[in-house]
Amino acid sequence: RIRHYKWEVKYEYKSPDCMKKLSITINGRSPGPTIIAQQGDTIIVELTNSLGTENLAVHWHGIRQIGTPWSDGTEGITQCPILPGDTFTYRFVVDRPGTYMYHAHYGMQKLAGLYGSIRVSPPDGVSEPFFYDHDRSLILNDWYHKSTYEMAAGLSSIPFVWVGEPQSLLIQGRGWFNCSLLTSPSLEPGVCNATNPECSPYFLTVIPGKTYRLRLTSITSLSALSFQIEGHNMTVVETDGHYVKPFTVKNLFIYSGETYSVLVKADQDPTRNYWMETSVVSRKPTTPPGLAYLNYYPNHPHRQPPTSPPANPIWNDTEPRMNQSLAIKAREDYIHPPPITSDRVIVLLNTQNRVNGRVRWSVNNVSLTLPKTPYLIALKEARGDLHNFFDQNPPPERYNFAAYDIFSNATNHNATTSDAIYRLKFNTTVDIILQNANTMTVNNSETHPWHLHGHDFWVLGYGKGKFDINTDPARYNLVDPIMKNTVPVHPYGWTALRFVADNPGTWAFHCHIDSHFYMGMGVVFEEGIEMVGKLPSQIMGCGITKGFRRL
Ligand SMILES: O=C1O[C@H]([C@@H](O)CO)C(O)=C1O
Repeated sequence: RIRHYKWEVKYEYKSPDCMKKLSITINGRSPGPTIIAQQGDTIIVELTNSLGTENLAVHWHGIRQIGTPWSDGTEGITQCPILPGDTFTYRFVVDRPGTYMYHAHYGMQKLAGLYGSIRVSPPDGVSEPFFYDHDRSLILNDWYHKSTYEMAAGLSSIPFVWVGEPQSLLIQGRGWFNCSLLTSPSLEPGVCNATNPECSPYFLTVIPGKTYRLRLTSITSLSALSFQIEGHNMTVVETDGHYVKPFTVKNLFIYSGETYSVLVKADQDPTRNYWMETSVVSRKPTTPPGLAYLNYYPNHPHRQPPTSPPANPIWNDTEPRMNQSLAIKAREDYIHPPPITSDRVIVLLNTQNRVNGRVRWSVNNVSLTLPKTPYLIALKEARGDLHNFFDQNPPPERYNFAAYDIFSNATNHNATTSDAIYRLKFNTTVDIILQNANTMTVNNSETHPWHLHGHDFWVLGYGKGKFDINTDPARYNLVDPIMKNTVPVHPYGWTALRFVADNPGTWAFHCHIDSHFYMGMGVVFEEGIEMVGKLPSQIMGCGITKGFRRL
């Protein structure tokens, strides 16, 4: 089946947390429409850029784009940006059931509100391995009052201006900012209006006794989150399109770019409503928790629960977060065993550095910049010397690993920027070890959710401290590892992944925190470029392909 959408993307004033802000909407909405499809369907999105003066690209996060690498929507990697006034058609197949998302992938645009859910059901006659009565999607997000431009400009300024913590957390596009905190007399009246219906709490109505599949997606720009529903347990059954060996939690930790399906039974006192709550973990929060109502039918959906919102996990306690990561395994009967050995091991040391006076994030001491001509186009279309398009020296497979002290603040001031990429031999098995370290601040290491485009990977293991290449691989889970597309790297810890380079194209692999990717925290892989079909001319128009699009 073909599912055809026509979306117009533009700026509009919205008040998702009671504070009026220019937001990016799709057909007037943020979050945008949910794509509901069935395995094997073709999705066609005709996307018109009505932003006026701003470029655009949209990524379909978790969809592998097999055979359609040009529809991945990563500006600078798989396409030129969509210019204001232009219409770009994304066309791809959703080839697996599960919970996915879409969001802008141009500069730091995602944090202005261009995001939404994708929900893919199994083919007719195939059932999910768990039971539920109703299926609902909930997107968790953090929200800033500053503009994307102000934030991006600060990050690339000398002196550096950090984006800071978000002003509020949104549940399905709604949050609540305390307007009385605004003291500026210059604000026009009504800019912050606590009674605006746009920021009345989101409610999810449930029928007593029924079981709900909640598809939780985090699309935050910065925050790692905990999510809970007062008085209710949640059984985790799916993540990033893969069935999980069920386990039950009170709080679910969820990182930007991840999705989880949890089963929740409406089995509590039905005469009242309950809090749904999300809070910041991993960074010292100044952002109040985001709140919504679990509304037991037939109570009034706006009736506030009679209790106070429940307490949240302690923000800097990494132990329960590491334990949740370790608990996620593939469900019996749905295990895809990984290859037992790999052909190549790339150890990626993540550090914060200063490069030419600017604060950057580096991977093996190299901070990613994107070329003028997107890699996919350069590799397919460049006649002559590729050196003219991007750095041909391969980025390092390891950086000073034996000697590097991950616990002391980063002193490697000789970091560089580069647009070089890792070229992978087609169909080989690649291991990636993501190693976290101290930032440039003493006694500080952050959580980084890393997202791989074009593939799912097996999560082989997590560890604390420095990865030991002699002993840690022996502890890898090769029996029932989960497959995912986004995975956290915990503070001062490491995460080991394995994937098969079997999808011809060029694929980003990066920290899903907007400002960190903007500051260079990512790498790019290429495999099987010679097998990529003829590129659609609509992805062109920049770099060497200036003017191509009109031909
Ligand atoms: O990239 C970052 O910069 C700041 C801080 O390290 C320097 O101000 C921060 O918290 C980040 O995550």
